[in-house]
Amino acid sequence: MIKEKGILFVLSGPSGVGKGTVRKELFERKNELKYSISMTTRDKRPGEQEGVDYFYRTRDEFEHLIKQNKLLEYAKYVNNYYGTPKEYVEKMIEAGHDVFLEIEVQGALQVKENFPGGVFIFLLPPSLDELRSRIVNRGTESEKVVLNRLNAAREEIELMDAYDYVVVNDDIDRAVTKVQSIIQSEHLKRERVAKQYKKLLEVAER
Ligand SMILES: Nc1ncnc2c1ncn2[C@@H]1O[C@H](COP(=O)(O)OP(=O)(O)OP(=O)(O)O)[C@@H](O)[C@H]1O
Ligand SMILES: Nc1nc2c(ncn2[C@@H]2O[C@H](COP(=O)(O)O)[C@@H](O)[C@H]2O)c(=O)[nH]1
Repeated sequence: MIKEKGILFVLSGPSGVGKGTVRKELFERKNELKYSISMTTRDKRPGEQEGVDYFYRTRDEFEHLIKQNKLLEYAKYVNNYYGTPKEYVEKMIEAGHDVFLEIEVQGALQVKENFPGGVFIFLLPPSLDELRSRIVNRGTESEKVVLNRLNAAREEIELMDAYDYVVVNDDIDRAVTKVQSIIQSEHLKRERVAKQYKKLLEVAER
């Protein structure tokens, strides 16, 4: 009997599109997903906690982890490093758990190279004006950082064709329900493939 591995789901998209909001709402709803907590060198925002929102590391510590090949992917995003600890993801997938990553676009494309069996979901804003309002109204970034993130967003949106699914985040509830449907349909797809594979093995053994 072959042990079923978990599925890696990657939610990505430009800053301010609502990835964190969609992920939090998804995890409020019943699910079996394991969330991979990222590492970053950026400063903690008010209310954020070590080991809940991120693992906060110095630049030297982060660069040491890169050298030791401890990250599944990493990216320098608007002057800070962000990365996914490799060991947690690999252990969970091997143990049959689905893992959920919420990361920016450069990192998601690296995961796609290293983990082609993953499922890649791009969250798209209804418009660039709406994206700007969301980042500005969130009030967590300086004017300069907002501009840098919006410039990055234009380039990131051009890469959405590399993803398996595109979900427009016009309404949070609707976007989360779409992500849930994607997760469900990927499971059904894999169950179907596993059944077909089992049948083929039975025929081959006759
Ligand atoms: N569908 C939506 N409609 C209106 N506002 C939204 C929607 N989704 C998210 N927001 C708001 O947009 C802002 C940015 O959302 P959020 O922080 O989740 O984005 P993000 O993609 O995780 O950003 P970052 O990549 O910078 O961490 C928040 O203030 C959030 O409340
Ligand atoms: N490539 C990665 N990107 C990540 C990771 N964790 C978070 N992120 C993304 O970075 C930006 C900025 O995040 P913020 O918390 O400073 O607003 C955002 O798009 C996150 O999704 C990661 O491990 N790897």
